[in-house]
Amino acid sequence: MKHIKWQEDLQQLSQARLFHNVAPGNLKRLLTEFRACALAAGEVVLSPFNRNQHLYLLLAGRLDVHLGSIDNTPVANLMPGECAGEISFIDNNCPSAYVVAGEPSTVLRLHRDALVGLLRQSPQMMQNLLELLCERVRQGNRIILDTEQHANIDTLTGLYNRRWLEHIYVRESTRCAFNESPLSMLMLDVDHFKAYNDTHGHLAGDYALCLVAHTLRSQLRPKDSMTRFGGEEFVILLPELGENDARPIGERLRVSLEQITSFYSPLGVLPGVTVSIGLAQMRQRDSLQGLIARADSALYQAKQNGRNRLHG
Ligand SMILES: Nc1nc2c(ncn2[C@@H]2O[C@H](COP(=O)(O)OP(=O)(O)OP(=O)(O)O)[C@@H](O)[C@H]2O)c(=O)[nH]1
Repeated sequence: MKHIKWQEDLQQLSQARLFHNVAPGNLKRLLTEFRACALAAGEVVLSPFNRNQHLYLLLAGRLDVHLGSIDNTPVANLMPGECAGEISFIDNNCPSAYVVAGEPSTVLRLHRDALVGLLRQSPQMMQNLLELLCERVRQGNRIILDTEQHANIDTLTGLYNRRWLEHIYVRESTRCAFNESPLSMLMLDVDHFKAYNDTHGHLAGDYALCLVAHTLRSQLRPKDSMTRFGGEEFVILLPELGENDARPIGERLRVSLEQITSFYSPLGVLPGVTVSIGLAQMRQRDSLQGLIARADSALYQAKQNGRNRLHG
């Protein structure tokens, strides 16, 4: 972070939330405590591992907020006029998130030593700061709710769910298209599962679904994505494999379940299950829906042909 010379623009600054309704004369005085700094793209401004002493007001560029790890998708992007670091600036603690310059940026930075004096000078700025803090608390609560309600994991099997499939498909299909490599999809459905539930009970059905999930997942490569698509349906994405290479893999998965004629569960020994599989390869600019529709019709054909088989 480099200190730079900066030409004050009171008009622009009065638009920032922190300075809303602060009288121009007062604002000019307050600004003497701020230092302008330039940030390079990717520069870490705040990290949970470093105690923060500053409040940052973004003048130009973009700051990205990451939770947990810098590699996670940002949960928020801060734009000019917005602040960062206000919570840790006030409680003199470590920030709870990473804040990273998403592009070359300019910030105004205020050291916490100046805080008490400044707040005494401008109760309006204190009120603005409190409002910013309230907004951050509400944002945090929304993120918690969002995470709980839309988690990407299926609680029964521990596999990713359909929501994740939508996310991962964008990434994998783009990557494969860019590298001019194929991508295949297997859609699996447990055979006669209604009868299995009716005969052995719904809980037994749940254990059978877990058996399918764990048996198949353990045979896949890390880059393959297996998701629980719906009740007794699963979708597997096989990046970098065309139909001809994906077919023996699907067949191997099918046989591995066929060979488990019974398994241990907390309910005692239960019979195994078989699956029917539909196979489809991504076409140019295939949407997820398009690819699913073709894998689904191949699955329908596998069912028509007698179940416990692969079609496509
Ligand atoms: N135990 C259990 N059963 C589920 C779950 N989700 C869906 N099911 C059941 O899966 C069954 C699916 O039945 P159907 O769609 O008729 O299909 P099927 O009996 O497998 O017949 P085919 O697919 O044609 O072989 C329904 O009875 C659902 O209640 C679940 O999470 N746990």
